[in-house]
Amino acid sequence: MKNAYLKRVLGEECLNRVQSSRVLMVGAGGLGCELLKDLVLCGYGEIHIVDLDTITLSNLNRQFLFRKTDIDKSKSLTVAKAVEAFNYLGARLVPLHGNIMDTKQFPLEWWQQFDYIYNALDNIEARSYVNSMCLLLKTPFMESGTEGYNGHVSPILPYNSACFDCQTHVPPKTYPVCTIRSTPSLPVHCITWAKEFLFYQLFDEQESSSFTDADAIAKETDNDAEIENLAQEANELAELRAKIKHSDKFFVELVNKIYKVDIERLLSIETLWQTRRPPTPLEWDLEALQRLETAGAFELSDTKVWSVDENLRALYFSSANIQRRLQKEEFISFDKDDDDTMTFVAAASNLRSHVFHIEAKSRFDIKEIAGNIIPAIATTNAFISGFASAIGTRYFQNNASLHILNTSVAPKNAIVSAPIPPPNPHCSSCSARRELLYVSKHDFESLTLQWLVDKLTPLYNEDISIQVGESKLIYDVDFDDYLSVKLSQVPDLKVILVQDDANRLQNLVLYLVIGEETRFPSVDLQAKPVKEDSDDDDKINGDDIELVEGGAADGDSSDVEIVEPVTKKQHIG
Ligand SMILES: Nc1ncnc2c1ncn2[C@@H]1O[C@H](COP(=O)(O)OP(=O)(O)OP(=O)(O)O)[C@@H](O)[C@H]1O
Ligand SMILES: [Zn+2]
Repeated sequence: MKNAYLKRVLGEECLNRVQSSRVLMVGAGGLGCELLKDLVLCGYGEIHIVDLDTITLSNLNRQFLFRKTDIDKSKSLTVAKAVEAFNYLGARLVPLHGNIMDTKQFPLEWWQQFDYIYNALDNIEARSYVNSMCLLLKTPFMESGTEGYNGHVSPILPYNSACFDCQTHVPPKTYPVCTIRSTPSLPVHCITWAKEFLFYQLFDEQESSSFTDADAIAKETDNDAEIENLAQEANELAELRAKIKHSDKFFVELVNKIYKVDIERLLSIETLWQTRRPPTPLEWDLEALQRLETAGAFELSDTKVWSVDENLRALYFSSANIQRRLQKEEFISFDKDDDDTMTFVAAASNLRSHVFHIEAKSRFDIKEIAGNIIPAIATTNAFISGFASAIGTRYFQNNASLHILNTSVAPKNAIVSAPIPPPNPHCSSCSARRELLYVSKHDFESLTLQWLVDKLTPLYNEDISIQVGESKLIYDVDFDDYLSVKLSQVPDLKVILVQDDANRLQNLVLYLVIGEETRFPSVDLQAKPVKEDSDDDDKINGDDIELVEGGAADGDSSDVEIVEPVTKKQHIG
């Protein structure tokens, strides 16, 4: 019997439930490959797999279901095929290539079919989106992630346990604009400049970034000369961008501007250099360019630190490639796995480092910093997906208690488990009331926003505001422009967030479903809890943490360190 062991481990009843379940796995990367293998071997009946990406060479070292011949193929379609080789228990696999946040491809009805959802994602936005759909549909799910040696597994039972948004997410480290644009002192400052300012301004979809934001700059410095200089620098780059497609002088003008003219202008702002070592403009001449042009194709080591000349050559060839590609592509975004964009950023940042007397870095090191990469470790992915599937499958056992788990596979670290924490009363996601709002096709075309406001205001007995999409205000007492607009014409009317101006009652999130008839949900809104000054609700209570197993190599338990629960960072993979 193929499932004899499973039956013994899970019990017959639980196994039956698992076998007749339909689950979703979101993400088929490092964690997803491991997890899908586990889910198939756990006996799940039907597994839907969603991923938006295709396979790259750099995935192959740990995403063991992919082969070299799979490069450029869809991750979800490829994993589904790969696990068929050991799909002894006959799971039905349904791969879907797409962005989980795409409401057209994955509408509400689609989400309703799942008994359980496994996240194997690498970014907060998508995780938070899955969280909000699970809250709406009260679908239990498993949130997990790894970062280097560390990982976490958090089963989430909507409204009964903390949701993904109950904990604050640590945003990625940011640097002051002036440090990046005027006074860098570390390699990471130059890398950030090359990737987030220079590359963005020259090649990406939109020219403006946080590093060109006048308000942000004004908050940081009152040095008028510096403010004016930063504006002039950015304007000149925009001019260069405008002629990029037809200029054969692009490279010369670029290098001359960013490493000479801009630097000379910065030097003229003497106050900047009273306590700092001033930069030295890059001296290079046309002969150097001719040398570059005749040099032809060349190989540069990924792990060796390039000389100034090598950096110039790398910048020359990568920018020429990007210029060529821009004849066909409208814009190019930075991608650490796109050789042209990675080489451009590596060379541009190293040349800036040279000008500011900062240590240069290898392309390999720059890739790690620019891609916000903490090297992914296959063993951690295997550990975490094993725990995620084992703990997630316990959900199908009656009365199974669920634990969150934080672990590290590094020597002398421990696996720490704790009961799932309760919802954070101040969490804006799970403290909100979520409801479906059914509107008939006819009403959608004929009713106006006024109708919705009239329906919603009595629920609060207060002035309300209504937002849609990513915090786009469509109504409040001082903004009634859309009131007479038909619902079908209000932009982004899909997920509707309602709040009272007095902030007394819980927020209401309405998911609009266009159907046969109009049905307004009956809602009784609760008061918002009063926020206390010292708020520890979003921390896991240390008393609850139970040491499950020590990882000390020498067996001496006094050497075991308890690992702090991993805080969620932007790029937990
Ligand atoms: N919104 C989304 N919809 C569907 N899939 C997503 C979404 N966001 C991320 N993913 C997928 O989640 C997976 C996360 O896997 P992983 O952390 O291993 O990332 P990766 O891109 O494969 O590797 P790396 O970032 O290290 O190169 C990726 O395959 C990615 O395409
Ligand atoms: Zn929450």
